[in-house]
Amino acid sequence: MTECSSADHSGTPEILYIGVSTKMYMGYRDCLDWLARIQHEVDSRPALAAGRVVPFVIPSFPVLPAASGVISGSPLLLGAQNCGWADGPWTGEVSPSLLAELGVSVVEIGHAERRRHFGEDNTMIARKVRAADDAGITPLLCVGEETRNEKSGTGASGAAAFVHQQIDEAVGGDWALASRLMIAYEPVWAIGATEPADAGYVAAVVRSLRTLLAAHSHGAGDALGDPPVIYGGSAKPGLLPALDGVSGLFLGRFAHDSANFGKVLDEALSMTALQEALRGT
Ligand SMILES: O=C(CO)COP(=O)(O)O
Repeated sequence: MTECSSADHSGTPEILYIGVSTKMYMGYRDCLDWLARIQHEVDSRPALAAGRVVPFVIPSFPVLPAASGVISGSPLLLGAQNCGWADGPWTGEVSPSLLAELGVSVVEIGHAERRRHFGEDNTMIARKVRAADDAGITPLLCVGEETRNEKSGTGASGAAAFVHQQIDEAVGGDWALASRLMIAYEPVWAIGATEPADAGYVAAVVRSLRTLLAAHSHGAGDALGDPPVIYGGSAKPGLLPALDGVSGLFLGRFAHDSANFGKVLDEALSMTALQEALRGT
């Protein structure tokens, strides 16, 4: 999933992605009711049809077939929270090919909660990334440093180097594959917190990460686009406009209230409209 260009005069990337994972917070009925409210937020913003702001929802596996029907024909993309890496004798896993059949176009891989509670390591994550890509699904690779160090001098560049290493291992050094990812930068310490990471810090990490990623595209003769990098971790309305150069938000708890999702969509639409006005397009 490649951005058309990294940033322009205003610093806003060409396309902004606004997504939400329900994790395991909602039951089946509750999730479908919530999804109908999210769908309403999307339907009531016809400007989304232009495709400069791309919304996506990631419910639990059992909700996916019904969700696929609910959002059909709308700009809302459907995602899954995890995937296996092969068809066959893998009890309890769900293959990317099955997810693709259900209309899933994005799959989270390597979320901090899966790394921490389910022992997902970089080898497993690399297999999942490859399998999802082979099935035509965009891997939403979740990366982020474990501990809070934004105040130290090397905080942002150190975090970017760590995240770059996570991405390198997830794609096995295949930077063409990396250009087809969406990256969710989620500092582990900011997930489930009361407030997101400091906006200036996030912007600095993403800027530094983009520089590291750009070195690979240049090595390939500029043939590769940079993947979008969105931010997650206690994200809420008011944050995105402060995140210069970041490609969107990955929301959690604060989008359980669908009105907040709508507010963030409005912020993203305003940012892309401002960018167009600045460019005179
Ligand atoms: O992990 C997240 C999104 O995947 C963020 O969750 P919270 O916004 O609830 O911290």
